[in-house]
Amino acid sequence: MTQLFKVHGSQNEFFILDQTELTRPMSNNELVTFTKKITDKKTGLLGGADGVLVVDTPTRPEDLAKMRVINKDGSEASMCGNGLRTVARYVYEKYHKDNFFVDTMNANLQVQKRDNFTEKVPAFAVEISPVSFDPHNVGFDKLGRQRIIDDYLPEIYPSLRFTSVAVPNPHLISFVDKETIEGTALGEIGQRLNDTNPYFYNGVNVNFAQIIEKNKIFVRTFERGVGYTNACGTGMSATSLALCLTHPDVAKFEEELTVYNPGGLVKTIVHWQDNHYHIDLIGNATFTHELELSEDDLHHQNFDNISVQETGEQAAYEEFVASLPHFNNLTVY
Ligand SMILES: N[C@@H](CCC[C@H](N)C(=O)O)C(=O)O
Repeated sequence: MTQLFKVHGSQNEFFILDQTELTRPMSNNELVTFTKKITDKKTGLLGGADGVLVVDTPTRPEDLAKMRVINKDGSEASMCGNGLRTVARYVYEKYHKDNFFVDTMNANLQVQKRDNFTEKVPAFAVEISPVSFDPHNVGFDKLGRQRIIDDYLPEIYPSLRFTSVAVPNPHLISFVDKETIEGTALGEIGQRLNDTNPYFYNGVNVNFAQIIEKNKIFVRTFERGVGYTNACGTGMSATSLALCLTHPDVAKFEEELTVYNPGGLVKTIVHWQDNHYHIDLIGNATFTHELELSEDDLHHQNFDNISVQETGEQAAYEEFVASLPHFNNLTVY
């Protein structure tokens, strides 16, 4: 039998599939079909998800695992911050190690077990890197700009200022007020830049951030390959970096920031070391369901005979979220 796990980080939801446990690993085509089917909100399993996290054999023998990220639409992303925390937990429970490296598409990233947020809300820290402002790495080189840091982009949305950075997946960030974060601009920009467009030709994750007070922000994200999600780990990390660069009165390098989102909160610390930026992303790694199906059914994407067991962790997570302050009228998706 094959196990799957329904998991989330700040209610950014995924299924984890460990390919290393299969006698016949899924092909790339199978992974795409499987992801589209299992994550569908209406016809997928358990209300669907935002993507599938594939645990694979690492390239470097010293890494314990490799994580691949398949977005809901079947596209593959280089990184997923919320997802990496849940994969870190999976690997921690499998190998009983609490500080190790996980291979991803572009980098080997350090992950660590941290103290639980509350009882039954386990937390992990993951490294977000490499960081680049290079137009080619973010995918905006046709915009004719060398960098986008707190700049107006009239082609995209004339009244807002943007920062754009790859961590290493691409992000576009704007600091906005409460009305704008609750409004429709984020969805409009996100849809446009993730459809065929001349500006961000690989698509881009779009983040709007509301500054609450010193060291505290709220971030809402429209994700490439998904749409609105409850949270985006790389998005909150990229936004924390943008905040340190553009609002030094609000946030500083090496200081812990609290980043609220529609699905909960994370902590971030932005570092500038040896001429490189990197970010620590600390947040929950919640396992809501354990699922079991035969390997044949997995290959045929037949979920009719799947067995599903709730872990009981979601109730604890919801209690944790209920204790958090509210800054706007956004609710969980
Ligand atoms: N939700 C993720 C990011 C997933 C990938 C993203 N949609 C992309 O295509 O870059 C996170 O928590 O970082």
